[in-house]
Amino acid sequence: MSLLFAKNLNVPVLAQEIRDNLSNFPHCLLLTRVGNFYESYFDQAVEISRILNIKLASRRWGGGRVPMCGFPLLHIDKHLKVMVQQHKRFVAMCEEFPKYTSLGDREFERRVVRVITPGTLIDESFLNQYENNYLLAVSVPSTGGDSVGDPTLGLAWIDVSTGEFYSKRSSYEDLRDEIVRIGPQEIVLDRSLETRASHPVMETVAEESNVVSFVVPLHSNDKTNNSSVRSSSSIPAPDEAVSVSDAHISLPSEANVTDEIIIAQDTSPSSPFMYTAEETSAINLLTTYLRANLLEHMPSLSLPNREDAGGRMQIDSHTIKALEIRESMREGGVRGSLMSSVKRTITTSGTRLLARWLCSPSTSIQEINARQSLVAFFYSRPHFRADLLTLLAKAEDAGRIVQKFLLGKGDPSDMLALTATVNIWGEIQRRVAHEREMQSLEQQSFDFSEWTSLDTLMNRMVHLEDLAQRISLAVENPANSQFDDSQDHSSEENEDSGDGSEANLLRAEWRYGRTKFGIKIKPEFSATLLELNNMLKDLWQQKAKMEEKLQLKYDAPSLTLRSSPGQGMHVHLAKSKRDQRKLNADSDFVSIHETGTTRSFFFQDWAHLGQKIFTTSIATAIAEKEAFETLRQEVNLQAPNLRRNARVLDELDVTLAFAQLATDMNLVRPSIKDDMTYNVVNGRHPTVELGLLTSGRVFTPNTVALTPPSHFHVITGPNMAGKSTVLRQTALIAILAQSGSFVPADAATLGIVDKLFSRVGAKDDLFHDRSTFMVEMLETAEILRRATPRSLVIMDEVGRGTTVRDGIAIAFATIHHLISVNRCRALFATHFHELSEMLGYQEDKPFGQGVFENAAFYCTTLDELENGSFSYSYRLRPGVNRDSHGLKVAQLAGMPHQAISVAQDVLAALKDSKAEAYNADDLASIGRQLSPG
Ligand SMILES: Nc1ncnc2c1ncn2[C@@H]1O[C@H](COP(=O)(O)OP(=O)(O)OP(=O)(O)O)[C@@H](O)[C@H]1O
Repeated sequence: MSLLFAKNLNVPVLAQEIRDNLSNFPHCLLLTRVGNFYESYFDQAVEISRILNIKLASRRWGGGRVPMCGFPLLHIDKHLKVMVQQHKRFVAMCEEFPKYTSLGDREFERRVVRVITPGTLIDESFLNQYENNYLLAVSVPSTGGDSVGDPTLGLAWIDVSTGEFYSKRSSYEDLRDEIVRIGPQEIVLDRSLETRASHPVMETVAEESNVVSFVVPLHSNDKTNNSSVRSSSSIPAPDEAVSVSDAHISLPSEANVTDEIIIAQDTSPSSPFMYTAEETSAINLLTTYLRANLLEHMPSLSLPNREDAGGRMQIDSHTIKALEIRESMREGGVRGSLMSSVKRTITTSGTRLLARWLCSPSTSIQEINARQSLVAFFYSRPHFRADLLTLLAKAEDAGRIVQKFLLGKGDPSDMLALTATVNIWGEIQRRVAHEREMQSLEQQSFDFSEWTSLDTLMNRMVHLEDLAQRISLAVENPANSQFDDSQDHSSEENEDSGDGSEANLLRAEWRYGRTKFGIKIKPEFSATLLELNNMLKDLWQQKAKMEEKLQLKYDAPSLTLRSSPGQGMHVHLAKSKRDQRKLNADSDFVSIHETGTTRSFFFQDWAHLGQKIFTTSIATAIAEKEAFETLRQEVNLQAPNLRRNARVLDELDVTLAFAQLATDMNLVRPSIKDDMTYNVVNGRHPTVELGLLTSGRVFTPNTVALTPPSHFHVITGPNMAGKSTVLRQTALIAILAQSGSFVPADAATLGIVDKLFSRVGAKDDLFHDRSTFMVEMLETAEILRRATPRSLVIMDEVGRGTTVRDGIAIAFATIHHLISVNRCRALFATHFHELSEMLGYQEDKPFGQGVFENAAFYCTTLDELENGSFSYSYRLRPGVNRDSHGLKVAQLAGMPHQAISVAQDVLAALKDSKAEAYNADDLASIGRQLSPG
């Protein structure tokens, strides 16, 4: 029975199934598999055809016509990308499964096997392998009613495609920063928040994420309405209550819990007893949501790694965006970001780790030093580095492959890729051991301490060669052996015979993997497989002999033994006189089919033998599939160790990349201190420097020493003269240093920065009803509330968005607060040179006075040449520059000459009348003088 035929027979059933699924998954677009197509019906067909730009058709059902659309299976990823990633829609995938009635008829059972949401992507081809795809759950302590209560929150986030799973305790105050740092594709909240739009978590989440889902956690007693909601729609919640410990989470091995090494720590060791109640409920929310969506693809999860709140530099949400750490603000993509300038990693997972380190640098001196030592170690060994990079380039994304297996996915090619990767890990370990041995032989005074960081890193690796060997002994690699499928040829015909038995479908599925990837399980893998393969070989030999014997006996060289869907096992020969003569006369051959040139006969002996070949082939295919499942289980059992090694290799990749970066960009190793120093000699902005290089220009380095007594710098100077650049580079250097990288400078000594804040380049946020000035003030307020003496703050032109008078007042108050209350290291760039007087600056005394004695004054300048042209020096010098030269920038920007000339007249008149004091009469007089006509 063909699939199409079966479908037509079941029209009412299919329609009912679709209706049921639409009502069970009302928040989803439903795709129903029908044969080789995914189809959509009823009103959703109209929507889907519009979103995907595919043809809208209709079909007759139940006496009327219903809209429908569909596309071939092959196009599923392309269309999912549009629906899930572009349109942020959820897609319920309803697959069909054959089942057999007692009468042997094949029917289809259809069920939704997974709901695909932006945060629960598994192995879709459109996933960006270089970035994590996180789903974040935020749990709020239950207070009952509308009160907000305890500000402690729990966070749990997972990348389902890689299995990277974290948790941490947080607070309302830090939530926005956490969301921006983690960058989730989707956020899950407790259902009880859905109607509390003014709850601080709801407000923050609504601003930072456009996909928010609500779920009833499994431990909740409230199961009166067991639906979870995305925006205004809902998904079914499982009806059993489970706690974290039984929500498909497997405990890590003993080694996993205790054997973390300092360089590895972007998380702290986890054990089930270390999670706070808030984290536990976030984990519960997350797993509930995953189960409701991954359904049949729900993997076993390891316990999340706990992020240590104290061990990471907190970078506030504006700063991650404004400093363009992950993506550039102008272009939106990676281009022009810090990430794009410093990325030298060569593996996808290494690149993901680099992004995590840059967005959450360490505050542990020990950890930073360990990373830097490794960078220094590789920096001074370019050949060794090159060898390791060559090996690393061959490794696959093992974490992702392991996760695929845990999700019940993955094919033999993944198995081979994993094996190859494990072998490469072994090669890397051997290469490291070799280098160590060579150096100890070469140098009499071999310095073991130089090797400490690398030894520590490599010692974290688990030996998995046995697993690799087992897989390579089991799975035949097409690269090593020519896969000979020729003997299977006629059984392939059998497969096409339309026999819809489960075994045959299974075999077809397995054959698909084999032919697609040219891979099969070696017979030696198990006694059963060996026996079946030998049987098959013997049967094929019997067939060849039978064919040869018949050809000779009937003097019929064209005679072949075949099978086909229409004729079953048959003898096939050409209609030539010679070939037909003897055989026609033999009653053992019953003619069953004839064309102009050929004839087919039924022949009992071949029917028997052919049937045996057929059933043995199927048994072999089933055994191969079982063998593959056994291997998959073995891989799954080793998942924690595989992940552990993959993580070590990621760290190796990032540190090798930092060493390469240090070479490429001429970086130096910063010295890290446990104090409030910030002393960077001739620092550079890595991204601006790179941008200038492409146009053949040279970056002017600047020294910033935010060291007592002057930990607060006021920077003035003309427009476009490099004030913002020096501010940003100051922050970026701290980020790079605490990530473990060397920094763009001649020398650097840095005291650990606990929190990094910026107020630079604000835009308005009209969507949230905030003007540019309001955004500026919100950001400023947050800094003043949160900066500690160990923080680093950069502020650019605070107060510019309002009147000069109010602006100066706000700018002064901000400085006052930063110096007297926050007492943090800060750079404050401004065009309000009046502030310098207010802070007590005098030409001969470059520091402030009184409470402002920690303030120092620096400026950038503009050199005017005799021919009327000018150039920026970009070099910071002590002092205050009172001239913004704004008109020059206006001129450069192409402002009409006439307008420039009016502006010049205004400036001249202001100077003459000393109207800077804003005498209304003087200003009115200037306006009259310059009025048109
Ligand atoms: N140190 C430097 N060396 C070379 N070029 C630089 C340097 N600093 C900045 N520039 C160049 O000058 C441009 C403007 O710099 P920046 O935005 O830092 O100026 P600004 O003083 O903050 O200007 P404004 O006051 O108008 O905001 C940069 O985009 C870069 O091309």
